[in-house]
Amino acid sequence: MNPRALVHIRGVEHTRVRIALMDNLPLTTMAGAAASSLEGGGRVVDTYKKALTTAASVAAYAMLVRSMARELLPEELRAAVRWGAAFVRARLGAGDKERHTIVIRRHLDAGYNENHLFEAARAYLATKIDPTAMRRLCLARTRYKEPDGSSSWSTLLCMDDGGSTTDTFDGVEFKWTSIETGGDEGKKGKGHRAPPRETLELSFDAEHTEAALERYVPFIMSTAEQLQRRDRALKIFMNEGRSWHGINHHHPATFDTLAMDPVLKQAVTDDLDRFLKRKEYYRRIGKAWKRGYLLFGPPGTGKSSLVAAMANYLRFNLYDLDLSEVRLNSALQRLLIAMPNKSILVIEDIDCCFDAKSREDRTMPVPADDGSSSDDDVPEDMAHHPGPRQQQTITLSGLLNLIDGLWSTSGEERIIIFTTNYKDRLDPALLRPGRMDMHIYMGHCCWEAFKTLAVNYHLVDDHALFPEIQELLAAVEVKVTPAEVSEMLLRSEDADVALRVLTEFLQDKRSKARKEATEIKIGVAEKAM
Ligand SMILES: Nc1ncnc2c1ncn2[C@@H]1O[C@H](COP(=O)(O)OP(=O)(O)OP(=O)(O)O)[C@@H](O)[C@H]1O
Repeated sequence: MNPRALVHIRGVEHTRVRIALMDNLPLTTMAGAAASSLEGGGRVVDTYKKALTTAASVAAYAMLVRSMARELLPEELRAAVRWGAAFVRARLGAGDKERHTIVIRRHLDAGYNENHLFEAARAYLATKIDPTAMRRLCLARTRYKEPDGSSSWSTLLCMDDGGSTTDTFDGVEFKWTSIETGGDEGKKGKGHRAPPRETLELSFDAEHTEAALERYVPFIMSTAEQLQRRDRALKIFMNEGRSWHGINHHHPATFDTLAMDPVLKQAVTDDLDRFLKRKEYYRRIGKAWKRGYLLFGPPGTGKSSLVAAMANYLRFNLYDLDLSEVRLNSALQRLLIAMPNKSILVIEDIDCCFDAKSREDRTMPVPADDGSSSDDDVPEDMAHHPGPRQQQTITLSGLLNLIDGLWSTSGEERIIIFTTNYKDRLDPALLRPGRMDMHIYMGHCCWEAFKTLAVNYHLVDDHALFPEIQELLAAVEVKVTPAEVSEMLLRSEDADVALRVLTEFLQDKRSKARKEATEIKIGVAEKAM
């Protein structure tokens, strides 16, 4: 066939021509080669045959080895070999990619100013290091400075010079290496040894630079902060004059030990969790990142215990504000400004802070002048006020406005808790929607709350007396606080004895309540006659 004759025929044939031409080409080439040298062509064929034979034998050997391995090697060993091969492939492949490295030095300059990112990275890596997989490790004791100037210590496992570890974040692999350089004699004078320069190197594929800087590094900072909060001793601060004085706070209450309705307990912890996550949300809606809780209920139902449980849960310090100690709005302002982020302001028995008379005009009674204030206390923006007498009052709305106003501009992530035994006595300004975000009723001891206390005090979650106790707690006449139940359970270390004491106490309460009710009925009937 003359190929040229077909080139100009319609589309389909045109395609066929191209295929035909392409098929034709090697044949022509081979034919040409054969014609030019028959001898040379024979050698090519021989080599070709040999190569084919060798390839066939290699393939046969490979299949043989593979089937023998399958028969003889255990699955674990074969998996390890597969993993090793994948690892080598990944390493070889990674070598093709451009890598970037972030160097985090321990000291920012020759003045040995600490680089906080170094400390944060070291604290973070301490949670990632597998001590069983590393031959050499360092143990370090680090001191954290608290916002109030005090310090707390923590012990960390760190990588030694040259040590490395990998961490996967958002599906990206980050490699950390610890490097020490220098530490030469004589740098800081005769006989002194300059400390080595410590650095942590973070390397990753160049394509993940944005993920490293925008997400991974901030994540490390926030995780390190959480770890620091977890390890530090909590404090409770009380106001004295115009400043706060703190002591360690070791209240053992946690949400696990708190006796309250489980649904309500869950709602509170969910609310706290949501609050912590909502930094961006508060910023977007233009509100101060704070949350207010009003705890109310009879004495001994666990309001203070709930405050302590919240502090332990969030790892926030408590600032217990005694309003009777504060003379002026400006002093209150200073106290509020001095509170750091991530802290809880508590004002207990808020109903008592504003007495009956002052509730009418909504002002705090003024304590005797102790000389702790001065004219400096009068803020400039209040200079137009008629006189110092007006200054010397703290109003509830003033307090609330200060909290709202100041906390919008000075700091974030703060909780405010008011407690009261008498919600009905509270100023409506406090109960208005939007003031306190969550109202939590701490009530009398219910069956679920009792079960928590039984586990707390005697590690019992079932007992022969439980059905009777459940029935007694459900009786409308029996109003018992968790504090009373706790006291009964503490009467003996023997669970049987303690539960018997509690049962008798509840029976006694019920009969007294029934007797009182009967007496009232008789009294009413006698009056009616
Ligand atoms: N809900 C509870 N869960 C666990 N323990 C509780 C609870 N309520 C009270 N208790 C026990 O009773 C003690 C007193 O309780 P707490 O001070 O928390 O009550 P309160 O409601 O704050 O009382 P008040 O109104 O008198 O300040 C606590 O130390 C604790 O041992």
